[in-house]
Amino acid sequence: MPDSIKAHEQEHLDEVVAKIKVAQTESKKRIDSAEDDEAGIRKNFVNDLRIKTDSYEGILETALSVRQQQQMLAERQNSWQHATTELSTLKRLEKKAYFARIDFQEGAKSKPETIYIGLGSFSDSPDHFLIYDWRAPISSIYYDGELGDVSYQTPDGEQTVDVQLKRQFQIEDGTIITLYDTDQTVTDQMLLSALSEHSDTKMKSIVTTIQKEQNRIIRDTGSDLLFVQGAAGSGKTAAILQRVAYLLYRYRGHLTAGQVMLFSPNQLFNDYIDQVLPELGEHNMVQMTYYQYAGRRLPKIDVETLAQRFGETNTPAQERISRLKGSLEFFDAVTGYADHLESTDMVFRNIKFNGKVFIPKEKIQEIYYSFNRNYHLSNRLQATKEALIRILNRRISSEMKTKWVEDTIQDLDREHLNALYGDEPREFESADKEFQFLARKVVMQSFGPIRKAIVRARFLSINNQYVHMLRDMPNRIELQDYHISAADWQASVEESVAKLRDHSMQLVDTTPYLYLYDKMTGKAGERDMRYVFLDEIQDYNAFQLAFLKFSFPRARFTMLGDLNQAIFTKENSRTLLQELSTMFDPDKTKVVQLTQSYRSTQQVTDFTKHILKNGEAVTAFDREGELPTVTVAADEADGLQRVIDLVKQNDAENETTAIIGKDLADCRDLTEKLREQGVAVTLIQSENQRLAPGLIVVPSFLAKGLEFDAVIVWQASASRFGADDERQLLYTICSRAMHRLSLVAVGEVSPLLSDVPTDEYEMV
Ligand SMILES: Nc1ncnc2c1ncn2[C@@H]1O[C@H](COP(=O)(O)OP(=O)(O)OP(=O)(O)O)[C@@H](O)[C@H]1O
Repeated sequence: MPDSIKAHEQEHLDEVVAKIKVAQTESKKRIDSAEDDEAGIRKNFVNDLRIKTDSYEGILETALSVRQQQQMLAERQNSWQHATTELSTLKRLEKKAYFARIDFQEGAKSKPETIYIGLGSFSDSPDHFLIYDWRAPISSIYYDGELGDVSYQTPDGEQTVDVQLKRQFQIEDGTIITLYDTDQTVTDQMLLSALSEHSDTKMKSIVTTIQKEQNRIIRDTGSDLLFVQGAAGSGKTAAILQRVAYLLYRYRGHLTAGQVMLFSPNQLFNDYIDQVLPELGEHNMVQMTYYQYAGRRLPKIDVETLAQRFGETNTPAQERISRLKGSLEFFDAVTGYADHLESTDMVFRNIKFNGKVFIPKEKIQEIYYSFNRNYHLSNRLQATKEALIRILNRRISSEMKTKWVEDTIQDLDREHLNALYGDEPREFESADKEFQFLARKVVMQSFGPIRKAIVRARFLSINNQYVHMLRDMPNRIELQDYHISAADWQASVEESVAKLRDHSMQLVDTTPYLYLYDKMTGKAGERDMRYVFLDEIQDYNAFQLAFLKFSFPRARFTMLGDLNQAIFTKENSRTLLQELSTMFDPDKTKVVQLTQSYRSTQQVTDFTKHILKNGEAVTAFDREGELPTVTVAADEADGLQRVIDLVKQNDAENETTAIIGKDLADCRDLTEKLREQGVAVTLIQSENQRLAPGLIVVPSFLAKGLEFDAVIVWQASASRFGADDERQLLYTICSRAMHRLSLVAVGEVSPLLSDVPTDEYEMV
């Protein structure tokens, strides 16, 4: 590239930056004036108020005046907020105004145009854009096409333009470091330099190097279900985060970050990605793990944790039962069971008062089933509550005559009496009237908990109902189809009952339990949520997905996963896909496959993909690195020493290292021994812990979605990874490495490595 072009571009950049600075000054002025105005309004709030309380009109006028002042304050705050956001965008643009330039022509007759693309848009007059936001419709041609005719979507339909130049920039602090012209989508050169950076405890945005396939995910607006199958490190997570930023831009004014929800695999992952959207000038969406989502709704029950689930050793019969409970057929069966409660079998509890039955369950049942047949569960419940409140109100008068009320009133001290009188006038026609007044108050107060119990539907019994449903299931499902015997089912029901008594629950029961509860109480889901993202979909079961669809009835779903990394569901994840396809309208379902892995070097990707037997396609990105190493240590002490040597070597070369062990026990043991040897290390034990800089030890099931410069697999031995169904787990662990992968086995090395060609790793 001739120097004259660079000089010319630098000149253009300088002009743009100068205008950005002018705009910054303007925007600061607006912030100051909004602040002054606001302070002024607050100061004069009382002076400017017209307080008149002597007549109804006067009170109304005062209220209006307060309202006007509040409105003025809100307007100033709005304009303050707007100017502050604008200023922070301008500050970002000042340093790195744009990263690409496109020259194109809309038709043979129209004038050629030049646009620059950056992290936000910037114009010096209403229609004169100096920088286009990367999410603007026209910016799509930067990611999508090569030179020549390229189409892009606009709100009015498809447009085609003839692209004549694509230029990419690397700009730092207002200076162009490099620039290249390209005829490719996004040059390998730029991507390579982005990927060669070191890992961080925070993920970064990929806006300047989004790939064509990723762009399809980011800009999809038509699908109810967007399903992405992507190899490890193919940028699924990166793509959805930019997708959220895109949607917030595209639907600005109609969509807020609070209407977008991401279900992520663990809390560490939430921590890892929480800077990407703020970096793009957007608020973070709602982020939760499924466990948190379910657990939040069951505060009195200990829901099984990830570590417990991972450590579960189930008998084959329990496995089959878990498979059934996670299926779509089970979801349909629960729906059917809930529907039949409209006519029979709802379980009720007595409403009690002072330890005695106040409204017996038989009475409640009679009321509940007395309504017209076309009453569904929700209006049936509502009508029952109303009827029970009426009974309660009628009982007030009779209760007022009871002895305990009289005794209570006689024993009242001054303080309690005052509280009962409240602000009401204390003049009564007679002592009897006064007694009536107090008696009513006393009774209503003591009936408070009953009222609450009615309103909160405590007369229903979700635990008993759930157990009743489990017992009824053999009438609704052919257990033989799942190779489950009646005795096995019976045993599993007893196990669930025992757990419920103990206030605990397996994860596999949680969702059917919540679903049944929602059906019983007529909950219709959160209608406000518009986009729901599920990462690591292979670890969900079909029941959970159907439940989420039910819980967010107006949301569009984006589901991302990698069947190769199904560490919990293993082979079942394939049936999940089939079940998923029946849940959404096929015309509104889009499937995108990402096969290129960006995270790791070619050597690491090639090695890891050979661990899989019939894995989904994975293509390595052409980035050179060293071969993975496999170390076989004679005993644990020797293995520990090898690990320490590897850590030292990584430290010397500034590679952040994660040591990944199979389970928590192995990780604890290793951490202790490393500390005894003076190695500083953080052990990650639970999904709620924070990611720390420096050396970490993390169990496999918490490493999902994360990445590190260097990974040391601890105990890549036959004793830990012996069975064929551990392949996906070993693959998931190894694919966390960006540049360097070292496996340390004690004793015999895992047989799962036997298919890896010997020239793809080094024995050391
Ligand atoms: N277009 C891109 N430009 C630059 N970096 C990219 C791009 N796509 C992905 N990456 C980088 O590749 C790495 C892997 O991406 P990401 O974590 O999104 O993959 P993933 O598919 O979610 O992986 P996994 O399923 O293994 O968790 C990240 O460091 C990400 O920043």
